[in-house]
Amino acid sequence: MSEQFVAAIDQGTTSTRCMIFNHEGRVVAVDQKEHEQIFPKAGWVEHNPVEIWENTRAVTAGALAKADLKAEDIAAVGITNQRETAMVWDKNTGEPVYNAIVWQDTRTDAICQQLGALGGGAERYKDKVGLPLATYFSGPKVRWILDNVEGARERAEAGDLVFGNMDTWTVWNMTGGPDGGLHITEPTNASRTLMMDLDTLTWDESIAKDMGIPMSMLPEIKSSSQVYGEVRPRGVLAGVPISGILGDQQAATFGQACLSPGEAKNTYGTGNFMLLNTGTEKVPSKNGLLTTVCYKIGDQPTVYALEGSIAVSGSLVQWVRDNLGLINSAPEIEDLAKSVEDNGGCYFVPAFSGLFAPYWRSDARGAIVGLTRYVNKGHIARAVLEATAFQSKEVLDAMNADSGVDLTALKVDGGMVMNETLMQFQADILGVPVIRPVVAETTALGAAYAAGLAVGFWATEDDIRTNWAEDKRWEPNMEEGARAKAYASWKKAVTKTFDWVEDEA
Ligand SMILES: Nc1ncnc2c1ncn2[C@@H]1O[C@H](COP(=O)(O)OP(=O)(O)O)[C@@H](O)[C@H]1O
Ligand SMILES: O=P(O)(O)OC[C@H](O)CO
Repeated sequence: MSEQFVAAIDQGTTSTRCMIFNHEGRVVAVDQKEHEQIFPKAGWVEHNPVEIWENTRAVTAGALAKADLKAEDIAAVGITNQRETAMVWDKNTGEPVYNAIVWQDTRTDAICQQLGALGGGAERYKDKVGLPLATYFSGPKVRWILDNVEGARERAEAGDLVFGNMDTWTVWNMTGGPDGGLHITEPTNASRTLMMDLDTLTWDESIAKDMGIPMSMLPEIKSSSQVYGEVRPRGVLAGVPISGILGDQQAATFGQACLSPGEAKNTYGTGNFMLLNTGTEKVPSKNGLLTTVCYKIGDQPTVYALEGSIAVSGSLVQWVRDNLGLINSAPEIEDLAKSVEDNGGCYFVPAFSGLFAPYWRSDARGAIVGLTRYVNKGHIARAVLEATAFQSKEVLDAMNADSGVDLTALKVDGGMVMNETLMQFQADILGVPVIRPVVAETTALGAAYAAGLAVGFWATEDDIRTNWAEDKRWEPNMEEGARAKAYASWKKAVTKTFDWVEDEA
């Protein structure tokens, strides 16, 4: 039999990719397409799900063509996706009733306040679901659609409308859409809705009722790695088993081989997401982190994680490019930052969607502080990169406090880790080495591993450990005094962003 490969579809915030991997976990081909970011109002962010599905088909065909492979050469396909982004569609026609509401969107602030006011405030569901009540998560977004799209609630109650995150939408379409498409998800995605019980991995009916979401809308929760079904006969990967689904940050954790308790990774993309594998133990957070599912492989015990989610990191670089025009492409920020010695006293807190971990402040908005006539665009560029590193330091400190794990090194991945200036500053400010693996596309790789394990393409998780290899390491090189001073200034800058929004409605 000729050599076999595994495909992964990575439906991300800014683009959709298909990647094909060989047995060593190396990339054989990739195809990628960006989709439109829709900003109808301040604080609102939407995607067109039909555009995303068209892109998914196009990049899957593109990657196959680039690798010169056919569906028969693909042993399995895995899906990974931007999490929390929520959509509702008609199961009879496949038509979305509204655009997908993206994880960064803050329009549900009033809904979150109202739910919290029923008792418990932001902690209302935390014991059961591991999350604070915040605009980030899917449940309130679905509620918003049912409350605001004419006729949606009636159609939902009649059983015609269904909910899904982008994993569910992708699999439903890949398996036939209105023609018998599977309406499924798995625990890493479901654990971001505010509606899944973390112990039982089932929907909590009382929370769904609180949110006003009919149970009939919710997808069936499977495991993260099992054969769910096959790609429909008309599909690009016709007949290929779909056998892995993981939210993108959990997929990156899996792809980074953080498979034992105490291992962590930080992904630098649109936002930043640090996950610490806590094993089969569910660690509650007292320091602003999320307790979430790391992965559930077949019928093996559930593995949990502590997560620090940062809403804005790479997207700040895009904002500097698109809204300020200081650079023409994201990588150019590095040369601009290197044109100066330091930040010149300037700090940039990108609270564009409020602040996520560890603050969870929806009333915060972005601020650049410490400005003097001395500050130039180089200092701003440096402050932009430093913002990502400082936010990651806050999350790592919270993780140490919650878990007692003192990380001796941090594995990193994502689009921003090509920026050496940022990586060096990250090591400096954390005081521990930062390590980038050979395959930095860990998100797609993690989904491929989940899919490949289910069909026996990879035998055990040890294959994943064996395939992981270090590419580059940055050692800390900053005096403790300088580190403490810079971090204290950052913390002070953060306080300047609080209490800005008084009424989002
Ligand atoms: N060299 C660079 N320096 C700083 N930021 C970068 C660099 N290259 C890419 N980025 C940022 O990284 C992000 C893209 O990373 P990626 O992992 O593809 O994101 P996502 O999966 O969230 O869509 C963009 O927000 C971009 O601004
Ligand atoms: O698509 P990414 O890589 O920006 O990741 C988005 C996260 O899943 C949001 O929680």
